[in-house]
Amino acid sequence: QAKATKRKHRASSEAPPAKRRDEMSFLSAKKTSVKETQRTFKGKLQKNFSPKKHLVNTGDRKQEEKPCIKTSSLFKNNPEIPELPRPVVKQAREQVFTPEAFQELGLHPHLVSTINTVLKVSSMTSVQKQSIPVLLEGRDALVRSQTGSGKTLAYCIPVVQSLQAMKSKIQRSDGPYALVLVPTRELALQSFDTIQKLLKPFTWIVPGVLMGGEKRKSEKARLRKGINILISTPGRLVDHIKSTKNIHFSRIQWLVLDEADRILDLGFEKDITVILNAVNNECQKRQNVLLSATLTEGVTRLADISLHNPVSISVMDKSNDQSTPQGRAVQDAGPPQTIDSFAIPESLEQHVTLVPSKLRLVCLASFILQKCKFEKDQKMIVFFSSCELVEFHYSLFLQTLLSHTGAPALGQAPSASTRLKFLRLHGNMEQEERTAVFQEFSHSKAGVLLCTDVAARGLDLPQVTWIVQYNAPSSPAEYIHRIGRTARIGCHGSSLLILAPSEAEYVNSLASHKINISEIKMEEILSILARDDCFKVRRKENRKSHAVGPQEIRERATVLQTVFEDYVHSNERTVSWAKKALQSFIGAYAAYPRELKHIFHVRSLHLGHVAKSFGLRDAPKNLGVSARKRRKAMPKRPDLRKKPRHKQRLAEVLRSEYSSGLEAGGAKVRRRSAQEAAAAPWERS
Ligand SMILES: Nc1ncnc2c1ncn2[C@@H]1O[C@H](COP(=O)(O)OP(=O)(O)OP(=O)(O)O)[C@@H](O)[C@H]1O
Repeated sequence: QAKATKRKHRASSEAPPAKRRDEMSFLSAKKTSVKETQRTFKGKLQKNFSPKKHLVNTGDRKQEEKPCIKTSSLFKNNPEIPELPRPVVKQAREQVFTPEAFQELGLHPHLVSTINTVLKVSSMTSVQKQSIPVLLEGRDALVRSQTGSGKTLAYCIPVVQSLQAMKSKIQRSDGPYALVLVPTRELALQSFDTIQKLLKPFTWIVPGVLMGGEKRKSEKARLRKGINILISTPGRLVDHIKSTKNIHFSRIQWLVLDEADRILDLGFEKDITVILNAVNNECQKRQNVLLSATLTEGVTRLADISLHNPVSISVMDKSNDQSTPQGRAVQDAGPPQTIDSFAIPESLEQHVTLVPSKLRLVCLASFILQKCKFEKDQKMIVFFSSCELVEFHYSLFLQTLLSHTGAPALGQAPSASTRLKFLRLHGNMEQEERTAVFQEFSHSKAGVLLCTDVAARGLDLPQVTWIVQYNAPSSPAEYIHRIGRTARIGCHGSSLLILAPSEAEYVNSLASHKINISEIKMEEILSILARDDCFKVRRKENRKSHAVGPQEIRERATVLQTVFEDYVHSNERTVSWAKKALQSFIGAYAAYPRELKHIFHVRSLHLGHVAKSFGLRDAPKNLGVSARKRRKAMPKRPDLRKKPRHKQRLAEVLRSEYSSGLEAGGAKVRRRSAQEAAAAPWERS
C-alpha cells in the first residue's frame, strides 16, 4: 500500500491546513516526470474532436507521431481533506403506511374504485389517513409529511369527494370551485394528471392546468369554456387575472398551496397577493390547505391567506403521542410545531463526500460511470445550482463520456453505454422540451437527469435510485426536497452530496436539522476507474496486467480530466462557454443565504482549482466581478425562519426557474430546430 507521502502543504486558500488523514490517499501524488506522464489515449473520441496533441520533449521520438496527453496537476497542491464531523443525531422518522383502506372514509364508491383500480392504491398512507377526514369536515389545514408520502392524494381525494357530492350538479360554465397552486410547471402537469384520473367517474367536473410556456390563447379558450378544478403556477394565473376577462372566482370553495413554503419563498409573494385579492374580492368562505414536507413557522406566518382556525397535521408528531381518539396526530390550534427537523424516508441512505475543487468534475464523472455504466437499472438525478451549469455539464458529458466507444471494460455489460443516457431539465428550456424530458425521464428505467431545483420538489419520478447534489442546496429544506426525489412511498434510494473540504461544516448544519449523513471517501469513487479501460493508459513497455493501484487510478483520473480539458480547449467557443459556466457557478455561490455564508463563501474558493472543474487549464483572468460586486449582483435569498423586520419582499429572489415565461426579456432559450437543440450550446447559431 502506497504510504501517504508527507506533502509540503502549499497554503491553498481553499481550506486551511487541517488534520492530515493517515490512510492511503491518492492526493499524495509523487512528483511525476514529464516522460512518465506521456500517455497515448485509448478509445475513439468524437470524430470532430481529437485530443489536442501536446508536443512534449520526447527525445528522439518524432514529436508529431503520437498524440500525447499532458498530465494535469490534478493530485498536487490540493487542500487537506478534514475529518468529517460525525454529529450523532436521531433522524426524525414517519410511519408511511397504515392498514386502513380508503373504503373506511365513506367516500363515493366510484371514487374508491378509481383509487383502487386506476391509481392502483388500496390502503391509506399516514398523511392521507390524518388529512382526508379533517378536510372532509371542511376545516382549513396545514399538512406536513415527508417527501413521497402521498400528500397529493391527501388533498385531491377530499376535493373530488366534496365537489361530486354537491347537491346542484356542477356545470363547467360555473368556473373554478377549487384552485390548486404549485411552484413549477412539471408539478402542475403531474398534479393535473392525478386529478384527471380521480375524475374519471365524474366527467361533469372539468379540470384544467395553466402553466408558463404553454400557449396563452388555448388557455384563454379553456377558461372561457370553464374549468372547475384549476391547477396553475402562480405566475401564469396572475397573467390571466390581468389579461383574461372571463376568469372569475365567485364559486371557489378550495384553495390549495402545494409545496407551500416554496411558493411563498420564491418571490411568489407578489403573485400570491394578486391571486388572494382576486379570490377574496369574489368569495370569502373557502377551505384553505397548505402542504409541504418542510412546512415551517416562516410559511405559516407569511401565509396570511386568512386561515380560519387551521388544523395542523404533522405525521411526525405522532411519535410525540399527541394523538386524538381517532389515532391521528392533530393539533387544533395554530401552525405545526416549528421544529426545524424534517422527517426523511427510512429507506433513504444519505452520503457525503469531500472532494477538492480540482477533482470535482472527475469525481462526478466517475460516480456517474460507476452507477450508470457498471450497474444495471440505475436512475440518477444530479442537481446543479444554475441552468448554465446544467447545460455545461450536459453538453460536456455528451461530447466526452458518451463519445467514448472504447471496448466494454472489465465486467461491463455490452449495453453499458446505452445505459449511460443523459437528459437535462431547467427553467431556461422551451416548455415543450421541458415536458418531453420530464415525460421521457419519468418513463425510463435508467439514465442520468442533470437539472436545477426546478426538479427538486414534488415531482414523482418513479424508480429514481440515486440523487447527487453536485452543488449544495441553499437551505436544509431544499436538501430534503432534492433527496426526496428518491426513496418514495417506501422504495429504497440513496443520495450523495459533494462538498469541497472548505464546506465540510455543512454536515453540522444538516445535523442541526436532524439530518444524518455518512461519508464516502473520494478514493472509493475514483477507484471505479480501475474497471473502466476507456481511461486506461498505454505504456511504452507492455507490462503484464497487474492489479490497478493508486498510481494507476490517479493516472486514469488524469486521463479523464485531460479529456475534459482538451475538449474545453478544443476551440475558442468551448473555452468561452466554460468560462460562462464558471462565472455562473461563482454567481450562484455568492447567492447563498447569510446563515450559510460561513460555509459557502466566494472568498474560500480557489479560482484556479475551481476552473479545473470546468475543464479550464487555468483560472480565467477577466472573471471580473469582485466578490463584493458579485454579492451585490445576486439577489439575496430571504430566510423565512428569521422574523421579517417588515414583510420581506420575497419578490427580490431569483425566479428564473418558476416564472410564467411571459415576463418581458424572459431568459427562455429561443425556439430551436430539433438538431440545433441537440447540438452543444456553443455550436448553436
Ligand atoms: N396510499 C398510497 N399507497 C401507495 N402509494 C401511494 C399512496 N398514495 C400515494 N401513493 C404514491 O406515492 C407516490 C408519492 O406520492 P406524492 O407525489 O403525492 O407524494 P408527496 O408527499 O406529495 O411527495 P413530495 O413531498 O415529494 O411532493 C406517488 O407515486 C403516488 O402514486
